[in-house]
Amino acid sequence: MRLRNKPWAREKIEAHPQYIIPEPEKAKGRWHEVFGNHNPIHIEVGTGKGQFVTGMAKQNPDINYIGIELYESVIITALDRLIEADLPNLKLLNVDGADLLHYFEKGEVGRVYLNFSDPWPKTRHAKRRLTYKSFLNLYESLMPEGGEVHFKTDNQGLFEYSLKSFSEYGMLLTFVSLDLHNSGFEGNVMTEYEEKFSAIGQRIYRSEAKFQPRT
Ligand SMILES: C[S@@+](CC[C@H](N)C(=O)[O-])C[C@H]1O[C@@H](n2cnc3c(N)ncnc32)[C@H](O)[C@@H]1O
Repeated sequence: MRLRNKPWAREKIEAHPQYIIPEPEKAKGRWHEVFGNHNPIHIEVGTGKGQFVTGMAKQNPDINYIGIELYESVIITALDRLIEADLPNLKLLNVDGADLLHYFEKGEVGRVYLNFSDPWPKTRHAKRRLTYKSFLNLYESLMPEGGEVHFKTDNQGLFEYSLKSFSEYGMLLTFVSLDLHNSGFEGNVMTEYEEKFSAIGQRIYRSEAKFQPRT
C-alpha cells in the first residue's frame, strides 16, 4: 500500500477519541465498559480503510468490533466511515497488531479477522506475516478456549502458507474455500482489497480456524 504523508491525520485522530481510542492500554480488561455492554468482542488486525469492520458492525449490532490499523494515513478513512455511520459497536485502534497483549486480557477477544494481510513473500520475512506462528500464539493468548481466526486473501501463496501454519499450530480448520465468491457462502462483507481484486477476476480464498484445548 502506498502511503502519503498526511500531517493533519494525527490532529483528526486526536479530535475523535470516542471512535479512535487514545491510550488503549488503559482499556485492557475493561473493554466492556468502553462499549457499555458485555457483548462479544471481535477484532480485525490490519483493518485498512475500514470497509469490512464497518459493514460487519452494521450487520451484527450485538457484537462489538475493534478495527486495528498501524498507519494514521490509512485509519483516517476508516474514521470517516465510522463518523458517518456512528456505530456504537465499533471502535478503532491506531496501533501495531504485534502489541495486542498491551491492550487485551486473556479471554477478552472472541474472534480475530485477518483480511488481505500483507503477504511478505520473501522467506526471510515470514515472521512478519500475520499468520506466522508467533502471531497465532499472540491471538491465542487473547482468546478464550475455542477462539477463531477468520482469514481472507487473494494471494494463493499466502493462503497455502497460512493453512499450513494454522494446522501446524494445532488449530482445527472448520472452513476452507478456494473460491469464496463462487461458493454460495452467505453474509460475506467485502473489504476494499477484496472488491478491487475480485473486480479484476482474482479468486478470493477464505478460511476459519479454531484454537484447540491444550492437552
Ligand atoms: C493489504 S492492506 C488490507 C486492508 C484491508 N484489510 C482490506 O482487506 O482491504 C493491509 C493493511 O494491514 C495493515 N497492517 C499491516 N501490518 C499491521 C500490523 N502489524 N498492525 C496493524 N495493521 C497492520 C497495513 O497498514 C494495511 O492497511
